[in-house]
Amino acid sequence: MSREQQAVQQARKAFLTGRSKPLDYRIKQLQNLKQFIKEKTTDIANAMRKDLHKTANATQLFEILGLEGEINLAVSKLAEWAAARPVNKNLLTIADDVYIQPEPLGVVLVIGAWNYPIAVTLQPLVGAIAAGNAAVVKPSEVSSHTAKVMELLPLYLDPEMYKVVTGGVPETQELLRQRFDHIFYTGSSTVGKLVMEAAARHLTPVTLELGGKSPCYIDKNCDIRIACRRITWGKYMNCGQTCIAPDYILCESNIQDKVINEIQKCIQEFYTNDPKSFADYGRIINQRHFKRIMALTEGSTLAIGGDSDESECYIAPTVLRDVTPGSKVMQEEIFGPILPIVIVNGLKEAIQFINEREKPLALYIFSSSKKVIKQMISETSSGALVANDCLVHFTISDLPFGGVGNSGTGRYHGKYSFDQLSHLRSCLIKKLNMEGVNQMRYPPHTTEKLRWARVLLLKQVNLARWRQVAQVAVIAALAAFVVQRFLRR
Ligand SMILES: NC(=O)c1ccc[n+]([C@@H]2O[C@H](COP(=O)([O-])OP(=O)(O)OC[C@H]3O[C@@H](n4cnc5c(N)ncnc54)[C@H](O)[C@@H]3O)[C@@H](O)[C@H]2O)c1
Ligand SMILES: CCCCCCC=O
Repeated sequence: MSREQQAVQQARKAFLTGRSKPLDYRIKQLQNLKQFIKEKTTDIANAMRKDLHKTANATQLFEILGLEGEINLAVSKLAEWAAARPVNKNLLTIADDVYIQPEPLGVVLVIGAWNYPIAVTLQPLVGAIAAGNAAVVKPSEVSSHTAKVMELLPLYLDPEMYKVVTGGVPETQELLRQRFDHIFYTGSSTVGKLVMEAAARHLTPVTLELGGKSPCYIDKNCDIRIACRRITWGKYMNCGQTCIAPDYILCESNIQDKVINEIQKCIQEFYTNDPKSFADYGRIINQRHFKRIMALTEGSTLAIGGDSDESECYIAPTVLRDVTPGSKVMQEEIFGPILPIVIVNGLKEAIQFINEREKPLALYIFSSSKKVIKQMISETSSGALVANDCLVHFTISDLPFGGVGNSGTGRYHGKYSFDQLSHLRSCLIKKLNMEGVNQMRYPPHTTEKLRWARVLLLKQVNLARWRQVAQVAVIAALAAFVVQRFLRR
């Protein structure tokens, strides 16, 4: 039996004991996960530095804080999320208990990516634990140092319930041959298709957190200086290796020079004149990606940057101008520090450009006009839309994070993670009395019974309204009583 098969079997055996169901068990595991990130802070920081040239503070800021927030939220809200959720009833079921009971799915496979290896691997795990599942975690082999640290997770969590399997493509493929109750995958759309195909063999549901090209439209009616500060930050953070980084800019030709000029100033301010020596400027994860990104620039006109050093996987913050839709850089997600500017003739053309392509994970618009922002919202589709900023939607646990179409399926963060990894079971508990009411549904199906069924089934019962009506009735009765007594005097 393979190591992967064993891990899944052990996790399933542990799940079937039922011990992951009580809420205090789940809370304990979540607290232990927090303990892991606390005690292993230095190991994680060192690993991130080796994998992606991230500083300890950047790791805290962009990976650990969010994870900690998600754990804290799950711990504080778990009782509420896991509780039965009463629903509206019809007149036929008015006397019954009708509610949704979230229940664990079983064994969840979490496959992580390498760019924010802690956040995109352990945040789904928070959801899996909170929802009462067992889990097999597969960190990305590409961020190998961070994967090594995640191997220590079972020292903190229930080691039978939560397994970590490391390895590369063959190991992931072997895992995908096993039967899971849910697969939560983060990575490219290409591999996402393979994951979905493997899952289909077992009819296993999937969450696919994928990528793609996230457009960024700069309206001429906007503070271009401020827009460029926020875009520069969102694009070059983690060396452009962010799933929701603005992939390319769309703007009118008469503001292109100003945009380039402002981005140039921001690059200097954020990363100095020598980003290569600057601690807070990252590196491309490996040489394969370095070569891929450098090849994307071929045939386009350089406006800023362009320096590179393969031996260090360094690519300078780069901007390309007057990029044509047919150019190489516009054919795939860049996932690196190259920012193409594509000229469009106003909002309408920008919307058309976006709609002619795959639905993006994020769509950014910079404009001072609410009307323009509203039009972009109503005439396009994307996983998320952010106006006048970049990336920050990722930090809000109450916003579902995920793609649409080619950028993914499913969502997570906060309660969405809990719901995504739960089965929302419909429950209806009827008593064995009041059989007369049911007469109407038993044969023979007469016209009179049908008339009753129409009333009882189609009439929506708004219990809150009924309560209001009852209150009004009580007040009216009281008033009548008072008036009567008054009149009698
Ligand atoms: N939506 C999100 O939350 C999110 C977050 C991070 C990254 N991403 C996207 O991920 C992509 C980058 O990640 P990546 O795909 O390079 O990461 P990756 O190469 O680390 O792959 C992700 C996972 O898939 C597995 N894998 C790779 N090839 C496989 C194969 N042939 N069969 C089975 N499993 C395989 C890997 O082992 C890894 O665990 C980008 O497109 C980015 O936008 C999305
Ligand atoms: C602000 C942190 C962004 C993390 C995005 C994860 C996907 O790559």
